Amino acid sequence: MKLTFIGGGNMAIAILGGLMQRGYRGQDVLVIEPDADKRQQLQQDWQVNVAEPGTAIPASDIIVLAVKPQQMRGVAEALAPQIGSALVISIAAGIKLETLGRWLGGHGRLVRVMPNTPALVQAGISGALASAGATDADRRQAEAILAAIGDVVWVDKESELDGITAISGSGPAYVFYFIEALQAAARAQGFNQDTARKLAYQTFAGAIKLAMNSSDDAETLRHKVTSKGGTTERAINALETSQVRATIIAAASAAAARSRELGEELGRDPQE
Ligand SMILES: NC(=O)C1=CN([C@@H]2O[C@H](COP(=O)(O)OP(=O)(O)OC[C@H]3O[C@@H](n4cnc5c(N)ncnc54)[C@H](O)[C@@H]3O)[C@@H](O)[C@H]2O)C=CC1
Ligand SMILES: O=C(O)[C@@H]1CCC=N1
Repeated sequence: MKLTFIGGGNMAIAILGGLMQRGYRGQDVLVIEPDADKRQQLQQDWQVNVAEPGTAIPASDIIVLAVKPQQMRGVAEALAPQIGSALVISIAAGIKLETLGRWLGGHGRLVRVMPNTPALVQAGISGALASAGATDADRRQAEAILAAIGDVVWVDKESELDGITAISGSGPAYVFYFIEALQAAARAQGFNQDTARKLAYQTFAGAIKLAMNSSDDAETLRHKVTSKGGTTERAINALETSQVRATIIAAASAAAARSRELGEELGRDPQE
């Protein structure tokens, strides 16, 4: 399968890294990327083909659009005459299928995907929405790529993809934020940087492994840590007093709203 990535930034690297570890061959991949250092790194790491924007795109089975949402219109309009029979996958936050199809000159075989960076270690989760013009074979091809880098959830509404963006697309950042905070807490207890990191990382890794291997839900597992009148109860009370749970829900809601807003803002026809 010939794959072309337009944009070789953080998310493209995460997807490519996951695919390479699953045995995809660098020689079957082309990455179009303006930054010479990134092109060199991509070539060095995975022996993929690289080229600058403006280079003619060779026949591809799948073209993955991995540029920022704000760059997508220019990229899609330049790509339109060269798509051929490729399936186009966009990973951009917010950009709707209808908008993308318009920018691509009416190309109808599209899948809008929201992946996340744990794709790099094949532990990603992606949301996917196929356009009305995508065939069953297109869905299977998109699924094959996404399954190589983690789990896939198919949805049938753009709004659900905005929700997935807010939960699992942006979600790794929320988790890293919590890890940073736990590390800072360990430092405040007097531990050095190395020990603070070890305590925070292994607590996360251990709790996730326990949760994923347990028939108990997260709330039950939390209660099993929380002794009546003990230390955890005091900490959870502090979290509740500060409305941390409500804040996390509000944060995800803000992310979903931004995804919708990007879709409206960037999808507007300049003539309107
Ligand atoms: N970073 C993340 O966790 C996730 C990002 N996304 C989406 O992935 C897309 C890319 O995001 P990141 O990788 O984080 O951004 P990034 O800035 O790391 O990568 C974008 C790349 O596109 C390149 N680029 C700019 N103009 C170009 C052009 N004309 N042709 C080809 N390449 C060009 C840039 O040099 C850059 O390397 C965005 O649309 C974002 O919404 C989706 C899910 C998660
Ligand atoms: O922050 C962003 O806009 C992108 C989409 C999801 C994760 N990163």
